Amino acid sequence: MKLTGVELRRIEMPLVAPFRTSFGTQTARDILLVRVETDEAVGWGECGALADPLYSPEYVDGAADVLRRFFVPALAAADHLDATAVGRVLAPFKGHRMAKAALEMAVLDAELRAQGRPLARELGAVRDRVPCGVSVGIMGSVGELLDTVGGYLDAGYVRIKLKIQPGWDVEPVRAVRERFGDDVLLQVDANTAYTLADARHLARLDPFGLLLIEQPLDEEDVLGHAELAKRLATPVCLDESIVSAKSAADAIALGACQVVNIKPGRVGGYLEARRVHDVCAANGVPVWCGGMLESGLGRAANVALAALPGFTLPGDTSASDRYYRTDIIEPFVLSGGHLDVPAGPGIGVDPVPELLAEVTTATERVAC
Ligand SMILES: CSCC[C@@H](NC(=O)CCC(=O)O)C(=O)O
Ligand SMILES: [Mg+2]
Repeated sequence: MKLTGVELRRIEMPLVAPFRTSFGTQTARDILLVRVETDEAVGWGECGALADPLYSPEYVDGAADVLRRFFVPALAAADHLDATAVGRVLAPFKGHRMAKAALEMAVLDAELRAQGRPLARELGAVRDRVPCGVSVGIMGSVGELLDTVGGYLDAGYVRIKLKIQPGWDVEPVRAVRERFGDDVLLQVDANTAYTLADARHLARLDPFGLLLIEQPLDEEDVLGHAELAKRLATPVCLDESIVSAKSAADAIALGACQVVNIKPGRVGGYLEARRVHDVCAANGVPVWCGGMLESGLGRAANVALAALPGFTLPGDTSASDRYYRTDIIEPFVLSGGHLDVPAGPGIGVDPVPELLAEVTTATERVAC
């Protein structure tokens, strides 16, 4: 393939309700899309970076800048273009994994569309539908939380994840258990809000039979997670700490995690996400697919990834309407607690032009 053009597009997607985590509250998503044009096909990528560098060091304006000034020109100068070339060409640049992932996703989508191959098959999917969990934000009251959780369970979600932070952890978990019983698959996500000094407090979650506690400590505190894991009965899952297959192998070897949340953007792309999956599978560590409130484009690729054999836990691959009144693609609709894996070439979905236009706030072509 030859790169003939790249478009960076920003879309503003209002959320159906505020989504509060330990690091802030989202009311809309400012998403960067990458559209790659080649001599054989067009491909779409989505960057998971948030507007502010609060989940990770990346933020959407920075991702657009590094793509515009460094990544797209480097790729345009390459003498061979395919998805594996993207990682190789961008390797000299440090960090910016979500920006790299968006460009790789677009090239991978174009390459697979040209070949007529679905992404799921390319990655090694073994399922044609995946069970879906849902991430529930911090709420103003336990009553509001219980109403929200009840609504998601009625909708068919097979797993509930509660965002927690100091002052909002044991009580909401206890309330959900008391209201909905011990059989509901339940986990929590702290987004690095605790320290090892909170170990005794976090052990108060152990009686509730949680699937896991996600990223309780700072993303760089791998040894702290290993020490915490010794003091908790609840399995420790890492998210922000896992930025590559190598970091996953190291964290597992140190006993820092018993479960891994795989987010393709956080690790630099879907090809690296498969390598993280493979490392975890080789170590008997279950994985699940995390989310960054993606539009239907990123959601489609995540659902394909979630169909790989090692994804044995429901992911944050919720239906489109969990976050958006209107998606930019034909929406993903939950059926029996599952989403169907797209079967078309590439990511298997396309933006609906008029819906995309409605949410577009900026487009720019990057010289190739
Ligand atoms: C705005 S919070 C994004 C990161 C967060 N993501 C979720 O909680 C799931 C979001 C989703 O369902 O896409 C996580 O740390 O796992
Ligand atoms: Mg998380």
